[in-house]
Amino acid sequence: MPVTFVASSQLPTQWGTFTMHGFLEPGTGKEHVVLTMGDVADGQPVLGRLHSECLTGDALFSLRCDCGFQLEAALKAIAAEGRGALLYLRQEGRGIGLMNKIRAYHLQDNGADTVEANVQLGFGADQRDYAICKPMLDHLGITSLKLLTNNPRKVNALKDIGIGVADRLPLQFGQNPHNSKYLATKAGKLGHLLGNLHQAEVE
Ligand SMILES: Nc1nc2c(ncn2[C@@H]2O[C@H](COP(=O)(O)OP(=O)(O)OP(=O)(O)O)[C@@H](O)[C@H]2O)c(=O)[nH]1
Ligand SMILES: [Zn+2]
Repeated sequence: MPVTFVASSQLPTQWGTFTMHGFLEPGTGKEHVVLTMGDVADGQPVLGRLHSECLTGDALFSLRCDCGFQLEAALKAIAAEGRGALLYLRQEGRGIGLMNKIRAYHLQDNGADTVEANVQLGFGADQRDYAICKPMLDHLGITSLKLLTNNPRKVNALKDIGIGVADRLPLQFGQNPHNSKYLATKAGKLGHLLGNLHQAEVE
């Protein structure tokens, strides 16, 4: 899957200053972003996160999911370690896009769970493809990750594209009454490893 590196710049945040790398996927026009901190090209496993875009959670403070809380926790964890990479992947709605995610939310408002809603709309439960990560990681010199995720499919997908996964670090944040069914469905139908849903496992 071709991806073109465009430019890098500094990105100061409340947790520290990251370097922001922009990548363009010419086939789709999607613009992906990677935030790095420290030397990630030294061959040692890099604390990393593959974060799938969620406009509602990441930017609009939604409590329907856990995405915004995970995004903040991952950036904090990378800043605390002083080294790491967060790939912000434009895979809104597990790959179905924002408008279809809103359609899915409408079905969920009427009782469907997150998987049933996707299926009712004619989509797979999860349409994400992580092959897009390979050229970005190659560009950055990252060969192995300590991956912040509860999703074992991300671990397998990285291994499939030749990226080592030295460790999987749980990232459980943001449980609330509005996302309890969503989290239960992730654990029950999508294979996410969600142990104690109340426990924050990354300091
Ligand atoms: N189709 C659909 N997508 C959703 C829904 N809720 C969140 N998403 C999208 O799901 C993606 C995040 O995936 P999750 O299943 O929450 O988590 P994950 O990325 O698989 O796993 P973690 O690495 O543990 O966060 C984002 O792209 C969200 O926009 C929903 O109800 N329907
Ligand atoms: Zn979300």
